[in-house]
Amino acid sequence: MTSSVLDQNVHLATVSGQSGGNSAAASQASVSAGATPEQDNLVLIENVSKVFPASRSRPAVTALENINLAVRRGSITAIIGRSGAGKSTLIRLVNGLEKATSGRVVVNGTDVMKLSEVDLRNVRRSIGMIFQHFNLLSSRTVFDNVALPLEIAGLKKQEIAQRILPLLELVGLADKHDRYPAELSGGQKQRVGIARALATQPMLLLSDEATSALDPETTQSVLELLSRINRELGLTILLITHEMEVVKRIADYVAVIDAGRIVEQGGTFEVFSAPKHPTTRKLLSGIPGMQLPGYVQAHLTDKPAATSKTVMRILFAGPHATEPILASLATEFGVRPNIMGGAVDEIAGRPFGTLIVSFPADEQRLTTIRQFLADRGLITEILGYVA
Ligand SMILES: Nc1ncnc2c1ncn2[C@@H]1O[C@H](COP(=O)(O)OP(=O)(O)OP(=O)(O)O)[C@@H](O)[C@H]1O
Repeated sequence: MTSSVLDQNVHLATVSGQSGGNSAAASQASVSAGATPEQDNLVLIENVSKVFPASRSRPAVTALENINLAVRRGSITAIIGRSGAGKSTLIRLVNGLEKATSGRVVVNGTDVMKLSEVDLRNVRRSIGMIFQHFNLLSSRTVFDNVALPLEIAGLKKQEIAQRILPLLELVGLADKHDRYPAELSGGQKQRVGIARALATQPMLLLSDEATSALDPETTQSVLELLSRINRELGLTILLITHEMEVVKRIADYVAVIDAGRIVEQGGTFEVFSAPKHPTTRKLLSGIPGMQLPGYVQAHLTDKPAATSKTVMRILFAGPHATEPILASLATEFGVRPNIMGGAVDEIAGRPFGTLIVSFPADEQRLTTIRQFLADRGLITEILGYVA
């Protein structure tokens, strides 16, 4: 980053409340034609594997296998996966806390695996991190917690104060500067964590389950803050989480990791609106409209019988979300579908709806109907058959 985060923070404070638009779009716009992958992406993980060697008490563990992941500059990118999938190991490779067994981990054009301990420390200083349990020092005030990384970096008292006051303004804690962590709510503690992570003016913010310990309302306000920091400071954020709501609300891109491998990745909207891999589907089963209602599930079969009805999920995305599609099916095909479930939602800021319908149709007719819907930009999926 050429201008300092502090300068940008001051700017942020003055323009507070102004919307900056879609960060992914901004990131795309800033990517020049013909740019190298290193210029486009702040983090590049190429063919990375990580094996924890065997010890006397346990065999070797392959935590990551042939991972390829690019984190676009200015984006919010999320890594999701079940417990033990390898998320923490992956994020620890980025700040050099773990070394890959093979492959390349490039941060801002530098292969961190090739750095000396001293150079690695400098790279780490350019990466902020926030944690699930905040990791604040209980004996230090809010101000002194945020000041800690700057004290370690050897800044003078006055410089530290000049940097921290706008940061506390930014996270909405200026009036709490002399409070101790025990006097703060969970959300306020995480705001201190965010201010501390930003103190060294990082180019990348790593977030390790930062909202997992917070209630939904507080989660929402912390996510809004992260989103604003991303949008208005242009700070790239790489987060790991098991909370799909978090990804849905703020991530531009998502990678799904399962047993040490990335099984699906892409734009959040694309992956969440039409998940392909069984692991992604399972992770997303709590998202409205993704799961079949219990009464449908109980009667669903894989193969059609003579009188059975086809159960189909229709995904409505973007401009097609508001089309009167059921009326079209009736007029075009004489089909009057039963509605068995559905939901309207927003993913990465874009409207998205699902409708589960059933209707009688032979294979040929079904193909025609699906083509009709596909021509209108709708994605269909046959879930099974009911009597
Ligand atoms: N230092 C280590 N030594 C040996 N095995 C390890 C070590 N760290 C992680 N592992 C193993 O690597 C695999 C991936 O662990 P990791 O912590 O990255 O998963 P995770 O997706 O972050 O899980 P969680 O969501 O539960 O934190 C697991 O099988 C874990 O037991």
